[in-house]
Amino acid sequence: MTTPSYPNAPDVIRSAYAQLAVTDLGAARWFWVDMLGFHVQYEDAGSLYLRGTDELTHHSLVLRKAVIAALDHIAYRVRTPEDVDKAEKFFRRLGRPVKRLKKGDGTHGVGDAVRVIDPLGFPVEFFHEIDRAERLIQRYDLRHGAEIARLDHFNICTPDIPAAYAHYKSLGFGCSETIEGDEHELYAAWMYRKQTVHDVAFTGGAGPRLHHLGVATHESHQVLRAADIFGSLRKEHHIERGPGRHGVSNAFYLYLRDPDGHRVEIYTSDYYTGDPDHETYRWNVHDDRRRDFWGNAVIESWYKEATPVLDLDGRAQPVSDALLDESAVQVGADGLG
Ligand SMILES: O=S(=O)(O)c1ccc(O)c(O)c1
Ligand SMILES: [Ca+2]
Ligand SMILES: [Fe+2]
Repeated sequence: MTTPSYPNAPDVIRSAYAQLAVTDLGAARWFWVDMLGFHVQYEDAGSLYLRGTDELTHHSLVLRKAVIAALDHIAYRVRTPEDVDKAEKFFRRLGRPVKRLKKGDGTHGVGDAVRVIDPLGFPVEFFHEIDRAERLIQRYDLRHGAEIARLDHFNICTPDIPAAYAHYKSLGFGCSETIEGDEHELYAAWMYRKQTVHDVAFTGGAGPRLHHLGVATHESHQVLRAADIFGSLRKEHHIERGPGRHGVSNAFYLYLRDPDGHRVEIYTSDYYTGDPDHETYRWNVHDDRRRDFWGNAVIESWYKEATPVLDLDGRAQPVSDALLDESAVQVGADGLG
């Protein structure tokens, strides 16, 4: 193991789970379990704990019944229990709000953890200990709906992309791809710890808000089948953007909105980024293949709508407007601005 270039940063392994507040748990169960194919690992009166077919830890998505739809927190798994301590020190040193949660105080199935409001205003948890779950990888009999395999990434709306890039760089994240202006002003970035295109990506916009959760399937036919099933059930209004092929990441994608408007991307077939000298691939904001490789338009709602985030006391956080607005950049296919 090479010596980490960010010695004070916790050793983040991957984007691990998100906790969403939803207003109707039954409707959310229909969307995330029946339609997307998540498995219910645990449920209680007010919450559902879900995981994809490939996932061996307790959950990658928690849905909590609440009065308003919001993001409770995103969570990264760190390599050792000591990295939870390092995360606490890292954010205390930044003067950020920090809450230490002993096993049993926080999310069911998760052990000792620390929750912070990061410099971008997001509620973020760092944990190591999480309960194991039964291996479902070859339980083809239990696969259903879009057959989601695993959580792949978080996409966050934030007004200052360079600040977001700097923060995640200081946490030891690599940068796989960017969208830049003619003077290299940064419009968007994709950053990773696991050896794929991203664990987190930044969409320029009023923030802090959650733009979407990216969940992975193994095959593009599962992405297409999901779109067909929504169509068959006359639930096509849940389809927001796609199916299509991304320029950035090269993934095949479909964006959906859940009953509360939370955005989820079904995503498959990006690429390996694990070599130490992996280079960032840079797109120009005027290249209308960047977001859809076939040049199909990015609709307005995709740029403008996102989920509010809560603070550590469960209050919705105020947002500030974007410094750069990609949707205002007149690009042929988008036809926006
Ligand atoms: O639309 S983009 O090609 O920029 C894109 C690439 C990867 C993603 O996960 C995403 O949400 C969006
Ligand atoms: Ca639609
Ligand atoms: Fe995404």
